Amino acid sequence: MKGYLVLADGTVYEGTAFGAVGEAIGEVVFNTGMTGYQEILTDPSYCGQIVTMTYPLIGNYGINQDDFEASRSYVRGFIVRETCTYPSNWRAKETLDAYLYRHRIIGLAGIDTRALTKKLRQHGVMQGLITTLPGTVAEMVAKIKQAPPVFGPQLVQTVTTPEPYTIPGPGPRVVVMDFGAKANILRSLNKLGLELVVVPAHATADEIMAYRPAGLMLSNGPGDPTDVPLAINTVRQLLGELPIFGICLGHQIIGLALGGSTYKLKFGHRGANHPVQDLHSGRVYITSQNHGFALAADSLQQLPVEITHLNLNDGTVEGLRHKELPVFSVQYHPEAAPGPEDNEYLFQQFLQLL
Ligand SMILES: NC(=O)CC[C@H](N)C(=O)O
Repeated sequence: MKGYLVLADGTVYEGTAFGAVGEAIGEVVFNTGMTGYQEILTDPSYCGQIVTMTYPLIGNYGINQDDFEASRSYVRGFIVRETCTYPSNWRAKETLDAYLYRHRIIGLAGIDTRALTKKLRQHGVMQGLITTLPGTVAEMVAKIKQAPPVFGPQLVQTVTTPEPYTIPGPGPRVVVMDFGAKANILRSLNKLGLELVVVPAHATADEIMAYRPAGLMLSNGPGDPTDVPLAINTVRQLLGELPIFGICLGHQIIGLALGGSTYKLKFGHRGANHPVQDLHSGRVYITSQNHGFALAADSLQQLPVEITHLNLNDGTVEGLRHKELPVFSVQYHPEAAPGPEDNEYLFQQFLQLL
């Protein structure tokens, strides 16, 4: 069956549909990882987005039971150059096609993903409609224009845990504010022996302190960081009360809580090989990334924070540390999944602050 991706500017890409049928609107973004499509599909930070993979063959090792980052996928669509119908891997339980079908996600194969990525790089990310239904281009563009905004507080509300829950461990205890936490953040902390109390994004400072935690972890999550003012306020109240470690959205929230500002990147950083320099040691780390917003370096200048890491591709802020308080954060993903595991030591660093 034919399927189409229509961008807000009227560009049409025709391909072959796989997975589910129907139509969906989202922000079209690209990820440059050569592998890791299962973790990407189940990373809640992609909620509201249509993801295109730049690597030309996707699905070749199927879908297994170990690599999920969440119990479901929140992507609005998945676009590849070629999808593999006969995956080969001893862990594979189903094909990518079967997974997308079960999760009602429309997939498109046969798309010139190179042209699409060049378009998004030149123009910047934009809204798109992925569809297997008939209609004229003008009608589809009108649907994109009339659709409710993709961003907003509803994204974090969709992916956060509805109720607090505990992951046992010998201790100390850490509260994780769940903005759409990837499973591997929880695994990485739990592996160090930490007991985790995972709380919804709307948890208050009093509710968090009532658990008598030794530290606070702020997770990754979808959307624009300025859309979660309550969480920013909660974090502001907890600065100085607890050691805090933030990853991605959590990093942006720490920056905002301290008085900094964020802005939207033209086409984001999504991939598994982004070079980041640790400004203390001068060492360059290869990092896993997935973000469309960033902290503005100049907004941090007058604040009691130090920029600890920079992205070597575009010079954007990749990490910060409070000058007096035990608070630090990174824009990239030390939990990898997918991507290099070279940055796992940051969890150890957090443990030492507790
Ligand atoms: N992975 C994340 O936490 C992403 C943070 C934020 N939603 C962004 O796109 O910048």
